[in-house]
Amino acid sequence: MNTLSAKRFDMEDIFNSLNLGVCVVDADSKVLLWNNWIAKHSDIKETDALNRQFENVFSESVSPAFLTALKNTLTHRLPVVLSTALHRTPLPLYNGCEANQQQTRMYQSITITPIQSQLNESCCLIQITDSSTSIKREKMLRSHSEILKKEATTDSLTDICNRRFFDAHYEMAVAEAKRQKHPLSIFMVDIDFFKSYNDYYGHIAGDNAIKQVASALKSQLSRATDIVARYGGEEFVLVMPHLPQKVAEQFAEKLRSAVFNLAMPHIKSRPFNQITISVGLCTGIPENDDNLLNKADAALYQAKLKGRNRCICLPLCETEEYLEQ
Ligand SMILES: Nc1nc2c(ncn2[C@@H]2O[C@H](COP(=O)(O)OP(=O)(O)OP(=O)(O)O)[C@@H](O)[C@H]2O)c(=O)[nH]1
Repeated sequence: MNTLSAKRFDMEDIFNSLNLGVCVVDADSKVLLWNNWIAKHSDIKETDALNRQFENVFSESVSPAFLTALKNTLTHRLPVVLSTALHRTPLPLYNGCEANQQQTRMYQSITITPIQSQLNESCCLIQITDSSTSIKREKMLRSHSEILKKEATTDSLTDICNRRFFDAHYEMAVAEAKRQKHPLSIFMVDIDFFKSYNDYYGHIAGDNAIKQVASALKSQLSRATDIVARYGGEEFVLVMPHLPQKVAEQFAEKLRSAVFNLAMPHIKSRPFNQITISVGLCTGIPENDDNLLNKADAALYQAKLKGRNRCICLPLCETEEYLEQ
């Protein structure tokens, strides 16, 4: 440092005005320097800290990781930076030590550096900064990004997965089923005569019906690998790996009856006078160019043609003639 400039300032004043904790300990870890910042955040005056062993200054215990780092620096003369991810609050320092403020333990970033005194003693400089704000900001950013991620993959009306999520998930599920040679079942679900429902009951009631159907479908799922997504307006799709064909067919029927059992009036839907769904299912072990989604959609079309409120299953290995029946 330029001596002339240094002489213009009272170094002790600067030391005590720093917005970080500064402490120097000797080779026996006895405190030689203790600035105002640490005094303020530990509520321990300089006079009560000086000449005492660092770990005995505090009424609460100091983290073992800190003490090991200090010992290592004193012994091996190597600087240490304590990881803030692993050691968030090594020292009992608090924000809000002032009267009427609620005390919260401060998140700290700590570096320990070997230094030499003018009397040639081996000492350690401990520097502490308050990382509470950056950790809080990091937590906030993480939770914002989780909210954004959820919003980007969730359908806002029904709170089930959206089309974007389905598209990505479907690709992965098919690739996985091909690789592992296990069956994959795709269920396409469509609410019957929904245009007339909207026309008769109104769009808000229509939205509510879509929500209830989505929730009935979702309530049938129990495995983490199964998903239900809103595919389009009143159309849904379910992706379920590992189901034998018979079980997949029974599950399609379970979906149909779950919605039927809601018993939601729909006087324009004949002959049941209530909301029903049609289900198209395609199941099998996909190979090469097999397109389960197209076949599930073709099965749904057949279910509509055959009178609605029913499930049609097209196994993946069926021939094209079967589709045209
Ligand atoms: N309320 C509401 N209606 C929607 C929404 N998305 C799509 N729809 C309506 O759903 C109806 C779908 O009608 P169609 O595709 O003609 O089919 P449908 O009347 O259900 O007849 P089938 O499928 O053959 O039984 C249309 O009237 C759309 O406006 C939505 O988010 N909310």
